[in-house]
Amino acid sequence: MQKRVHVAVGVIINQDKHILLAKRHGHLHQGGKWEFPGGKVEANETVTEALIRELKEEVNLDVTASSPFMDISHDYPDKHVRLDIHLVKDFSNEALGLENQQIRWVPIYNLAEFDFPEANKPIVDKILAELG
Ligand SMILES: Nc1nc2c([nH]c(=O)n2[C@@H]2O[C@H](COP(=O)(O)OP(=O)(O)OP(=O)(O)O)[C@@H](O)[C@H]2O)c(=O)[nH]1
Ligand SMILES: [Mg+2]
Repeated sequence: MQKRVHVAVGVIINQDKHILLAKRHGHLHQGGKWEFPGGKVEANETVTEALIRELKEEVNLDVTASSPFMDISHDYPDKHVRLDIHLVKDFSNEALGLENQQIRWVPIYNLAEFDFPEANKPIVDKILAELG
């Protein structure tokens, strides 16, 4: 059976309406692509707990509130992912690439220029339609 992963993903938006992107390291699954920060939900945690933990570990942000944005299931040739995407408007601290990954705050109208994993297309479309 294919590997299945449940992932907590943050669409993090600041007061300038810029969205935080991080570049996946080349050796990872979907390496070299830009992503919304996040990571796997562990067995003993809720999606919200995973989101808070991952955004601290990866980009140094302290999330104070989030709301469900969309849920995507996608089959890659080697992996099935379920992306549990949350909108994050309330956070503190400065964004840093704590895993030595590149990070960028990107204006919504520039999002379409970035190369994302295939599963992300509907996320970008929904951001452009609803937050742009
Ligand atoms: N974080 C994140 N993962 C995504 C996105 N789109 C997408 O297809 N994925 C896929 O979802 C999975 C997320 O796993 P991850 O590598 O971020 O997990 P993690 O942070 O827990 O990493 P680790 O297992 O190396 O500790 C990967 O297979 C990745 O390719 C996205 O926008 N953000
Ligand atoms: Mg991750």
